[in-house]
Amino acid sequence: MISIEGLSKIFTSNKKQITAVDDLTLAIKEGGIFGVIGYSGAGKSTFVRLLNRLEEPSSGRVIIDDQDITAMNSNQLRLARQEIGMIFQHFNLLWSRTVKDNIAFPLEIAGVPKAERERRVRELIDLVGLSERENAYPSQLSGGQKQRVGIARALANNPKVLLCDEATSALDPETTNAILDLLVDINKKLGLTIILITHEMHVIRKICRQVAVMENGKIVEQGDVLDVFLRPKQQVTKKFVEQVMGTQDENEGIQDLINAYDHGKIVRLHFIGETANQALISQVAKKYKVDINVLQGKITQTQAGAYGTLFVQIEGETEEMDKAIGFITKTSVEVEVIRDVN
Ligand SMILES: Nc1ncnc2c1ncn2[C@@H]1O[C@H](COP(=O)(O)OP(=O)(O)OP(=O)(O)O)[C@@H](O)[C@H]1O
Repeated sequence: MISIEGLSKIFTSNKKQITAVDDLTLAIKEGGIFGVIGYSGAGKSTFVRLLNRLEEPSSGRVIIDDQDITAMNSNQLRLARQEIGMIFQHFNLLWSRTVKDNIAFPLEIAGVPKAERERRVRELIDLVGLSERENAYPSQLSGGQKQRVGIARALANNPKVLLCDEATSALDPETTNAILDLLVDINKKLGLTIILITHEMHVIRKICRQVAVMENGKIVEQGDVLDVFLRPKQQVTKKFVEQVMGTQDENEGIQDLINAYDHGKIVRLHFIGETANQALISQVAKKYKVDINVLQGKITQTQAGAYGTLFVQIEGETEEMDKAIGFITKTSVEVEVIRDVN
């Protein structure tokens, strides 16, 4: 749905040239939540602002829904922008307007008649969960509520695309989660395509299906979130995965486990994203005469299911233990017996 071809942005400051976005080519599917992650200065903000031409590209093309955004004159662009909503880290609300009037603002600009505007504003206030606060001013709202206003305003004209520029970076972790849940909800209900940029892997893990990693203005790695979690290739990507999973000093840990637990089998279970397997441990314990002792591990949830590693000790008759392991092997959880005492 969104096709980005050879997109570049070069800034000139103090006679020096900075290539913020460097010959970037990318295709983004319709209806998903696409994340772009990178450290400060990687070029994420510039990239997202090029998509609706808040920044003018130095070269390259942006095609959204078969429309060449980069070839449009200012009138065409004004109309096209109604189809591309945007939310910001610092909300960018109008401080002299109430919640209701902030949300009505883009409708006024689009020339929507008053009665229709009021109906739409009520609908949006319900959608983002601000029913009690419609007459409040931004200064009377919490950060999360301000971002809800930002989201409602961005959705006012029924855009096909929602751009999120570090939309949760100014919020505490709990509020971040609530806003991310709202974005997932909106994506499902309205089917619009969401592109978000962030420097937090937690945000990607929680709501994105696809991710691109940016460094020095380029995309250095991209793919399904789960694949990137499982097999990060670039150093920068590995660091982002560690934000969520911690460092992998596994080998040292395994030897400690083998030394400490001298009965039964010690098994490594690698969960790779099937939600259907989340009750695996209890299923196995019910089905076979084995005891399962969880020793260590870390599982995290992604939009494609659970991902992570769990070390367990399985005890019981040899035949039952083998059957239990045989059962796990048939699921999508990868099994590796790392110590077999029998
Ligand atoms: N208007 C501008 N003029 C000159 N240089 C700019 C301008 N905007 C961005 N840059 C430079 O372009 C590079 C990319 O900046 P950008 O803000 O896109 O990165 P970012 O990944 O979004 O980082 P951050 O999260 O810190 O904003 C940086 O080196 C930045 O200094």
